[in-house]
Amino acid sequence: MSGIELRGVSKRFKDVTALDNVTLNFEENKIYGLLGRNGAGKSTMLNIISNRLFPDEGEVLLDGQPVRENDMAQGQIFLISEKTLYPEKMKIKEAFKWTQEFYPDFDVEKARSLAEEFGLSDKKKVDSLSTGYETIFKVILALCVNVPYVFFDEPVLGLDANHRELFYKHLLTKYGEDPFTAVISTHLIEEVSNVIEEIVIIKRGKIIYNESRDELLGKGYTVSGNAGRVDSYIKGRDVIGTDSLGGLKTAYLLGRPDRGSMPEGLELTGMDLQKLFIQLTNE
Ligand SMILES: Nc1ncnc2c1ncn2[C@@H]1O[C@H](COP(=O)(O)OP(=O)(O)OP(=O)(O)O)[C@@H](O)[C@H]1O
Repeated sequence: MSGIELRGVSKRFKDVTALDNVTLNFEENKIYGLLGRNGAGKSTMLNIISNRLFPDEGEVLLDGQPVRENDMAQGQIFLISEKTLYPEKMKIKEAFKWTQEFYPDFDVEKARSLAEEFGLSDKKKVDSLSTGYETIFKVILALCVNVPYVFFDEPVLGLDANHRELFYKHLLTKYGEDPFTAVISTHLIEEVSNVIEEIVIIKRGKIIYNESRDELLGKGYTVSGNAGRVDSYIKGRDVIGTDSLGGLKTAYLLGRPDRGSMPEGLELTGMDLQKLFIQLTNE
């Protein structure tokens, strides 16, 4: 199978099962959202794919070859994560050149130009950066590394709204020019909703959904209007939540809307990804 494939991957930390027999394929040239609540197992998965952790069971393959201790495969994969792996006193501009040593297709020119656009001085030392600028530094690396599989673990951590927009814009531009596989693990679900095509939801170490955004969004819907009419429509249906304001009510439902029995005057809309995610991952 082409792409990155996890086969029966499990990882335990003492009494915590961080990943529980995960089988999953990240296909070529797609943008994935990897979504899960705190502690669901996202970082563990990304660290296993990028050889920073080894699974207790199962394996990860790239185009059918195991990635474990496989430098060729690891050269095709880049992970941005919380840990900065650069020598502490290294300046940003040196770090760009250093990255090129390990990833020959790393675009130093583009990295410099992005640094300028994000307002990151390349004379600064890597260990002197604020939380937001440390993220910006890592995001720039990921946008310039030019490998087929880039994993973004919390790519917008600490970024202000302007910088987040700038990141999404550059990600989509790069993807449009030269497609690659991007896997974005984030808690800012509504923000990435328009960026991602495929969604993987992980809950307590297990994959509970793995489908296109549109398929997933098709699982829920919203009905709003006069409270009494909404109440009569939702009776007996799979209601996951309601909001009320004066005489108006909005109900969030799972399943397919039954247009035939929809009372006059009610408005039917899709459910946003965040509302759906909250419901699908509630305990
Ligand atoms: N080195 C470790 N030692 C012990 N337990 C760990 C270790 N790394 C992860 N865990 C545990 O494994 C589980 C999964 O953690 P992981 O960091 O993969 O979750 P996550 O989905 O990335 O969470 P978050 O969104 O909070 O970053 C958690 O219960 C966590 O406490």
